Amino acid sequence: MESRHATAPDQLTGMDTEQLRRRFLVEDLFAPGEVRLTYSHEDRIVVGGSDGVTELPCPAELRAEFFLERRELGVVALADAGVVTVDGERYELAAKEVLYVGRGARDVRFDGRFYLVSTPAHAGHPTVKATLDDAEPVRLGSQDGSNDRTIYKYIHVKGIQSCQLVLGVTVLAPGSMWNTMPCHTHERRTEVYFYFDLPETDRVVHLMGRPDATRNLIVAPEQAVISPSWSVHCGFGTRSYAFVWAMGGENQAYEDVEPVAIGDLR
Ligand SMILES: O=C(O)C(=O)C[C@H](O)C(=O)CO
Ligand SMILES: [Zn+2]
Repeated sequence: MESRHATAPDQLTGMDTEQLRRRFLVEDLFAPGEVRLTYSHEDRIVVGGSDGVTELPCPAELRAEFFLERRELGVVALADAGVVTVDGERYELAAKEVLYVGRGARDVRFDGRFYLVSTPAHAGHPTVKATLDDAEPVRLGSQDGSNDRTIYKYIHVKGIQSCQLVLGVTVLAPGSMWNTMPCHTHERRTEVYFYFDLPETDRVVHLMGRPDATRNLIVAPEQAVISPSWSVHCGFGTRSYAFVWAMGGENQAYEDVEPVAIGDLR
């Protein structure tokens, strides 16, 4: 498992492109027959990818008997006909469907292509599968603003119950390129965006950093960006796309954000 240390905002000053990418961009999430994991010290979020027939390992860094001994897990299917088996119980997932796996599950196996997000957990919640319809879609933005998009909230206060993980999928309408604009920070949570559903040759230009000192990361499909609590997180694609957003931290209140006016961005 790769490990990333937490970053203070003043450390961004003077970082070159490679340094920024090494800190905040998670590039190699997938390898055939493997579960690849990256541990961020920002709210101790672990992100990962699973491709093919695999099982969830328990990296030595967790000092645990099994991965979910003190953690919970969100699993997002990236292709149809995925199967996740949790302690012998089989869950079939279509693309963009989600499985929440609660603390205490010992044996988690995958068959398919999945994005994984895990946060520390203090209690066990039931393992639950949800479809796009279960996620109560909310349409936001406009064609005019090139940000017509649908937000599917899966794991949140009024949806699948968890200890701290909050997770959803946002799908941009064809012709819409901007996500999360106007943007925000949320001092009480870390967030990770994982971009997918865009062709291999396309990219998302992701903006991060303090609102008055933004930086950009050029993100390829199926890569993730870690946003510390002080960082904006938004972007525009060279084509429409979808992304998984996932948060961990002090609270689970989706609305608890510091909005940033477009005119205040630098
Ligand atoms: O398109 C959007 O706007 C989002 O999906 C925003 C994320 O849900 C988010 O940043 C939550 O804090
Ligand atoms: Zn956010």
